Amino acid sequence: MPGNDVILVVDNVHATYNHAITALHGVSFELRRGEILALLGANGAGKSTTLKAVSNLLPAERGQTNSGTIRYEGADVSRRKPGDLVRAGLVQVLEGRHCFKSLTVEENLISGGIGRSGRRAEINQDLQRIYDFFPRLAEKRRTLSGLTSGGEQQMTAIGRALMSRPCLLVLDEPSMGLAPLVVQDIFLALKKLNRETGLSILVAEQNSAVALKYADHATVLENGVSVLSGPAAELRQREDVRAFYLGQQASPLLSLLTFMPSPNNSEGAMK
Ligand SMILES: Nc1ncnc2c1ncn2[C@@H]1O[C@H](COP(=O)(O)OP(=O)(O)OP(=O)(O)O)[C@@H](O)[C@H]1O
Repeated sequence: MPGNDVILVVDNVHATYNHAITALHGVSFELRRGEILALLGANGAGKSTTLKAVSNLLPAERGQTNSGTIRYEGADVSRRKPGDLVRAGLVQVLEGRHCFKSLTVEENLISGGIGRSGRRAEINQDLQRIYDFFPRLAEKRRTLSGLTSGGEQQMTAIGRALMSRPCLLVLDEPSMGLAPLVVQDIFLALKKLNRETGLSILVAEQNSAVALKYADHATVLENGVSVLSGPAAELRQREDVRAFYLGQQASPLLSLLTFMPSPNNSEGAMK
């Protein structure tokens, strides 16, 4: 049995859609409390499916976990409704930065706190905390979300999730379609949140360079199977990871260029 320091256990999970399409066939990893774990892999590797299984959202997409177990705080997630998991502190930001475009940034944030009980003073306190982590949202608090940038919408989606006061924040591809500097801002804020509040974070990313820079541990998925897990710092150094997931050949010359900034990508290393 994993100890109390493990908040999430994913053990040999197999999943299908429509009882026909196999999306996962053997995904395992553990997330320790207070850590950031990055789930890496190419398009279609099974990252989103894994995250949806964690939040028990697969049935909503005619999907299902066929075998294996996922335990959040020791409890089997398949026995709990997604809303109950949110109330228990497991909150997911789905891919695609979903915001209510016709509401202001602040109204979007407040909507994230609706499910929980809380007095106005508490809500204001939580809003202030979110503005401290994402100062750009404070500047745009009265702007309609539909008129804010992609990065600000992603920050709003994360901020709205934070209004539920999560213990485990699950993020699906927060970097998608955003400029490298904005991606940096978002990951820096996530790291700060993690360090200062102890929030555990599970983040699926195709942008392996950024994810490995900020995560404590990482798991690599290939065709629905977890093929590699370890400390992010160690994975960053592995030639095979550098070659296949950081977009570099395993040549000594290119290895030297790993984290040098380039004009198109402030990380230097492309995904
Ligand atoms: N709603 C769905 N119905 C049927 N098949 C699906 C559905 N969602 C995903 N799949 C399939 O499951 C497999 C895993 O997809 P998934 O979206 O989990 O991968 P991913 O690693 O998140 O990729 P991406 O980065 O492109 O989102 C793929 O073969 C995909 O086509």
